[in-house]
Amino acid sequence: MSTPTPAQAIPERNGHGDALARTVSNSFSNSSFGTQELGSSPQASFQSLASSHGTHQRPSTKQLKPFHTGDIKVLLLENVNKTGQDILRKQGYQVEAIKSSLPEDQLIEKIRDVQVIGIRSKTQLTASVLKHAKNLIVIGCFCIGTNQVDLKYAAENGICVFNSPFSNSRSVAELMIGEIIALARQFGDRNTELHNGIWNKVSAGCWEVRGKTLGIVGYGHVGSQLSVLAEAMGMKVIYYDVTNLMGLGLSNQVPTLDHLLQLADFVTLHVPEIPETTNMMSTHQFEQMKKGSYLINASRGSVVDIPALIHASQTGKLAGAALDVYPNEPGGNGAHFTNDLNTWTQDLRDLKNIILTPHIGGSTEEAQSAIGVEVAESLVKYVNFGITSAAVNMPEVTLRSLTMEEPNHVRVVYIHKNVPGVLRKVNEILGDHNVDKQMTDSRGDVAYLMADISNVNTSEIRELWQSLEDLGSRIRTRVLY
Ligand SMILES: NC(=O)c1ccc[n+]([C@@H]2O[C@H](COP(=O)([O-])OP(=O)(O)OC[C@H]3O[C@@H](n4cnc5c(N)ncnc54)[C@H](O)[C@@H]3O)[C@@H](O)[C@H]2O)c1
Ligand SMILES: O=C(O)[C@H](O)COP(=O)(O)O
Repeated sequence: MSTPTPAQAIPERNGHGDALARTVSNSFSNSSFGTQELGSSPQASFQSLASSHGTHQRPSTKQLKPFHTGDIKVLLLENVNKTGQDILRKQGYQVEAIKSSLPEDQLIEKIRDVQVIGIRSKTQLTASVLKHAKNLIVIGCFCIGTNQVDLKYAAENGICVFNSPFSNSRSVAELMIGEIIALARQFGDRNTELHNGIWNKVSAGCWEVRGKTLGIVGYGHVGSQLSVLAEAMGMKVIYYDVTNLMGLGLSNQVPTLDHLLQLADFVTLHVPEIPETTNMMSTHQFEQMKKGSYLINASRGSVVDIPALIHASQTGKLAGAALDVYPNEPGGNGAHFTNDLNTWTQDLRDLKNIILTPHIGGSTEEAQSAIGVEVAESLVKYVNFGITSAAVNMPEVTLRSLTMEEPNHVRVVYIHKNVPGVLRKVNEILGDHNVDKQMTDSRGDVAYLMADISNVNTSEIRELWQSLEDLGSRIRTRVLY
């Protein structure tokens, strides 16, 4: 059971403490508890989420503003876009934004204190890091991949995780088109040569892409976008995916990865980092590829066995390759890409017609701006209203937000172990009050309940919170508004 400490109590709300009668506290170990008084200063107590950042479909009635948002501490790493920072700052949260990732010891020090963390693909939020994050309620991955977060540990500890599932897909697909042509025409090498003062005009081994076969591995958001663009350039598209998917345009699914490798002139990888995709491209797979074909990896570094790729390049099996991702990547800009990171780095750098890019597949103004908005809005909806829509590790639960017409309500969020009998006990506690609406759902071992109850006074809220906290099934209790 957790007990709120005075240091964690919120003394007043929104700078209008005189309007506040109810006890408020927030952000203590594995629990959040925020309430507000709805009496003399309605303007202080209500705020439209719409007015705060202007991009949602807005309800016409103003929504109730929950607790003192100024107490929410947010740590943003890896240069999260300004669009996202602005949305979070407009809520009144305390936002610290750092351009790079942090070494693990510094990350642990920082993460102890915050309720919200925003990261991109570099920061590893493992169980051993998250166990120090006693106040953390939510993680925002300002990217597509969520492999860098221990999603299960997070859910089991009441930490909700959000990402942006497709805001950078188009940017990756466009980079792939650029790289397919760059490899076919060897213009990476020609460019380097001329920068070094060497004129080397060649046509041998340089090709048009029209009529060539593109093999896409992983036909999801990125793969399917690429499929459309490649066909527009006159390429024949085949794809391999563990799921049976409808091909866009004239593209066709093939039954196995080996089939794809035997047929394709260009192979691009767009699978997630999961155990099944580790070294998915290794010695056997390179042997299956056509002589003089090309490989592009823009998925995750773990998907390609790089020493096997180096061998395939040195023997001429591959005519070229483009890599955007690596098993170990530097923490920030300016770092050196050397054997200190990966033992084979120098061998890779020495190869001809190998394009190396620093994980820039999703790095466009358009993508980063859209991701900033999408993830920050998910964080605000979760922090302020408990809404988990589009969460990647929790059940998706939503209730419409309370409005000015519904004073003296509280919203109860109860994250609990998914074991028999919990709902009966929770409803025994809530049943003493007027439950206006309620929703519950489970995902694996974790369940999420949200209920709006009306006509509640301060002492009842504390009792309610304490009763829920005392249940053995509790993971986290939050009382909002
Ligand atoms: N380089 C970058 O900057 C960048 C940008 C965006 C995404 N990515 C990476 O690309 C990956 C793909 O992105 P997405 O948005 O297309 O993901 P997605 O989830 O939409 O699609 C992934 C596809 O891979 C398939 N798949 C899963 N396991 C497979 C397997 N073993 N064999 C074949 N297919 C398999 C899935 O069924 C799915 O269709 C992401 O997981 C991320 O790691 C990298
Ligand atoms: O998962 C992703 O979206 C990509 O790998 C891009 O990651 P980044 O935001 O760290 O560039």
